[in-house]
Amino acid sequence: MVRFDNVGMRYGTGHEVLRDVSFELPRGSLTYLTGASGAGKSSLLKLMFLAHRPSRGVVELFGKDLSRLPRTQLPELRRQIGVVYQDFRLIDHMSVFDNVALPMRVSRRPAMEINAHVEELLGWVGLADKIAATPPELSGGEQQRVAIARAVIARPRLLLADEPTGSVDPEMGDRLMHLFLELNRIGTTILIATHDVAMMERHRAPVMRLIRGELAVSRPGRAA
Ligand SMILES: Nc1ncnc2c1ncn2[C@@H]1O[C@H](COP(=O)(O)OP(=O)(O)OP(=O)(O)O)[C@@H](O)[C@H]1O
Repeated sequence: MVRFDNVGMRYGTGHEVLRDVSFELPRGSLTYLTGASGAGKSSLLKLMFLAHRPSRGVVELFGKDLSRLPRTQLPELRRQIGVVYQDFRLIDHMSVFDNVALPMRVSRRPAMEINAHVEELLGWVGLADKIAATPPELSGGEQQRVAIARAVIARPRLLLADEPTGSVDPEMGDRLMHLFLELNRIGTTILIATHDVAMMERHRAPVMRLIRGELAVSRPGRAA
């Protein structure tokens, strides 16, 4: 599903922030990515959602080597990836409903299906009463939940989540994890970048650890 082979990455002419990174995420797996602040977690996610190119090595997504992929095929590939950004990246002038509906509208799903799905999901993440609000009217934790709903609504093949429980209390964190586990159960491959040790203990899964841009040996675990 995802394969990195000796990947390096740098910003501009700076030093490499990722070095010799090799790993595979099997189809249908759930994996944590952890490491100290600045270790390179967000940078690694950027390579996976095609926001940045590696300076060396091979990145394969869905069995395709990204360096050989024509640019015209990138949008199609991106549509299969759900992303929860660390800074949410919601569209401020659009309502919560419209933000979450966006991926389904891009895939031209019928309006009735969109309405039903968006309402159900916003209920699940505890935002039924905020459906008409705009992001600037929400707290950080509420914005985070909108970002998660938007990332999962179209059932992506691959979900990349950067600190998805960073702004919510443990109870809501568990609820969001159950959402991820449910999505994982129906086939989505998931990578969650997090510092949340308690969360990783409560919901066990394999852990990849970055130390100053290099991947340490992973600790086996089991999704629960
Ligand atoms: N746009 C950028 N331009 C230049 N350097 C960057 C840029 N973004 C990140 N970096 C550098 O790359 C390194 C890795 O940063 P990254 O954001 O990937 O770490 P992280 O593990 O996600 O950290 P955090 O847990 O704080 O989010 C850091 O040294 C950072 O300063």
